[in-house]
Formats: sequence, C-alpha cells, structure tokens
Amino acid sequence: MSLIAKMDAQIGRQGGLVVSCQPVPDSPLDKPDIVAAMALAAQQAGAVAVRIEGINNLRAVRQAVTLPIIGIIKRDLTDSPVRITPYAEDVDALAQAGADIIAIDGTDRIRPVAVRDLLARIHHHGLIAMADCSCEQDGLYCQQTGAELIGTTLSGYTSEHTPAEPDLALVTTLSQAGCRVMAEGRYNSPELAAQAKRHGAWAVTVGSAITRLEYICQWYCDALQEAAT
Ligand SMILES: CC(=O)N[C@H](C=O)[C@@H](O)[C@H](O)[C@H](O)COP(=O)(O)O
Repeated sequence: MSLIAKMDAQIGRQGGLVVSCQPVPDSPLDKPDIVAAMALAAQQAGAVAVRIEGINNLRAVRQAVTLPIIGIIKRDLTDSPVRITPYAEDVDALAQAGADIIAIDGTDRIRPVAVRDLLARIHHHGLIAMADCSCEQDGLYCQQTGAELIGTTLSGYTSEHTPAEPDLALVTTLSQAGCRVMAEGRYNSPELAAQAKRHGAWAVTVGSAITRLEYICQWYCDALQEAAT
C-alpha cells in the first residue's frame, strides 16, 4: 500500500482528529519530554496523528507514539515572513528525525526556497507533503505542484487581522476543488471541528484548544472577568 493510501486509511477516516502539540514558546510545558507525553495522551485518547514542531520534540515524540507525525520547523527569518519549514535542510532534518508527513508554508510570499523545490525534497525522502495555505490560490497551486495535503493553517495569518472564527469557507472551496483538506487554525471547540468535517475536511488539526494551557486559561479568565463586570 502506498504511503498516501495508508494515510487515507489512518488519518482521513471518519472523524480524524490531528493534535498539534506545540506548547507556547518558553512555557514551562515547552520541553521535549512534555511534548512527547502530550502526544502519547492524544494517541491514547483517539487522535489519528500529531503535529510536532522542532527536531528535539520530534525525536522525543517518535520514541513515544506509533501515530503518523506531521513535522515542521518554525523559524523567524529577517528577510521573509515565511516561518514554517522554510529551508530544504529543515526538510532533511525532519525526515531524519522520523516525520511521516512534512508541512511547509505554501503561501505565495517572498521566501528563501520555492514551494516546488521543498515539495520535491519531501518526495525525495519518500514522505508525504502538506502545504500550509492561506487562500484558495495557494491551495490550488500547491495541489497542482504535488502536495498531497492542503492545510488551511495560514488563513488569517498573512495580514494584520486574524478573525476569531476558522475559515470554513476555504475548507469547502478547496475540498470541492479535489484537495485533501486539513482544516487547521482556530478550531477551538469540538463543534467547530465537526463543522469542518461537514464542510468537506479530510481531517482536522487542533492545537491551542488542546495543548496550549496558557491560552485556554486566558479564555476562561477573560470570560469570568467579563461576567463580573
Ligand atoms: C499560524 C501558525 O503559525 N500556526 C501554527 C502551525 O503550526 C500553530 O501555531 C497552530 O497552533 C496550529 O496551526 C494549530 O492551530 P490552532 O492552535 O489554532 O488550533
């Protein structure tokens, strides 16, 4: 069975929840053994894959879980707004650390390495390529260029204003265009994740609402403060 057929069976099956285990940077939880524990807990609770940032975290998670791992490296570049897996060397390092799927920024922005070259590098390692996109145009380009998975990950993050709600319309548009759509970004409740499925998502990735304890506490603190005024 090809790797993508395996992923269709393992991840894209009905109800596929992918848990992004990316603690808030410099949080007390931002440690490889804690990230690995989060990933194992997600596996035990029924997640079908995990999304992991950074080589040390990926190595620790690879030891702990049998689930498919979506690997990324985030960098803050001075000359490009692209943050997610910008370099070919990042792809090589993620492949070596045990990623099954590698996600890259799939947006049409100034970048050190072309999307086409990063996708080719992922395929050179025999792995599945996911493109984190911001709009229909990005998604269709990345699909035509060979990305097996198209994420809505960067919708709302390429301009000043980030909406509170996820981009369900983009899920619909891309799935109707024949993409395997990973709904990702602000699916902060089970109901929103279920809506992504109803809009045609192949699977849904949830991060903050499951693994960023500080954000979740803040949501509750804000709600309680508002109720008190
Ligand atoms: C925009 C960006 O850099 N997104 C990142 C991609 O890896 C992560 O910070 C998100 O947590 C992830 O996409 C999951 O989304 P949410 O945390 O909203 O469930």
